[in-house]
Amino acid sequence: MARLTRRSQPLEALGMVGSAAVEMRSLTRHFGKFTAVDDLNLTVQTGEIFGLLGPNGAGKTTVIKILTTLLPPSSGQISISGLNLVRQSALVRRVIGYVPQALSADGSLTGYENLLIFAKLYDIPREQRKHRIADVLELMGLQAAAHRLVRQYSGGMIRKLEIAQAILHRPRVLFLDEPTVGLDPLARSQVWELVTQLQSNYGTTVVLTTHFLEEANYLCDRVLIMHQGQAIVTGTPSDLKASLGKPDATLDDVFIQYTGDPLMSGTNYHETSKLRRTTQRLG
Ligand SMILES: Nc1ncnc2c1ncn2[C@@H]1O[C@H](COP(=O)(O)OP(=O)(O)OP(=O)(O)O)[C@@H](O)[C@H]1O
Repeated sequence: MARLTRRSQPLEALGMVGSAAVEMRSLTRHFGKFTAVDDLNLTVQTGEIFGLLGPNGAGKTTVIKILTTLLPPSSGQISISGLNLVRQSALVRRVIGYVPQALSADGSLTGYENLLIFAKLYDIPREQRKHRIADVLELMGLQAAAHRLVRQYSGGMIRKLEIAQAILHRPRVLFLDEPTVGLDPLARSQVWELVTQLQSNYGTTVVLTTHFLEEANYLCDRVLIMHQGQAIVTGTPSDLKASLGKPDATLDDVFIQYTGDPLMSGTNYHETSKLRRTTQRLG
């Protein structure tokens, strides 16, 4: 009888049915003496769109890098879809998708060629590749541009291609790091629409980082407000606003109330140049 190897195990067999998409207990990450993430506790339920909200430097990217197995935690217990992040990292990588802030598509290749590389990386069987690629191209509305070089794409098209790459293997949990930084308002709302579709049509859990209040408000079922590496408060955007007890409260008011700072303060030289680089890259 053929032995079922980890590789050949169907995706549905991985993890535990009914477990939370993300479970973290006392997650801490130090860089030398500096604590970037400090004793974070969080549960993201399956099917949620969950936002890590905070200013630059709050620790959001560090959390995402840990959850996507790119950076080891200093301490804490974390599971993704019931899989232990540290002990079962190879399996975790099979059930997640990740769109980083940095460019993950090759401009010198066509959209189709980029997707083919990801299909091979994800071990999608050869006979299924064409069909899977056609599916994600259609979902992202990129069919007509599939055979054009990515360097000719607009910023919004590149971001859609990057999301297409990240969902090719039908991940259960999709991590998006600042998905709309550098995009114009039209491209931004298209990305929001796609993320909502992934949730409603495929039940995908989405964990995203953002420092745009409008994005958190529009997209997220729940948010965690982070400040200086710490979890400040978790809730639905409307509950958090209602908790202030004043009509017309905004998420910015919530942020000020809980942290003492406005969300958009603290933009320094490093952050400004990073934002400009992203904007330039995405056209
Ligand atoms: N490899 C590293 N070495 C040292 N310090 C780091 C490293 N990575 C991140 N940090 C620091 O940890 C803190 C949190 O950074 P992180 O990138 O997680 O913040 P963020 O909330 O995602 O902000 P941004 O949107 O700018 O990425 C920052 O002060 C950052 O300088």
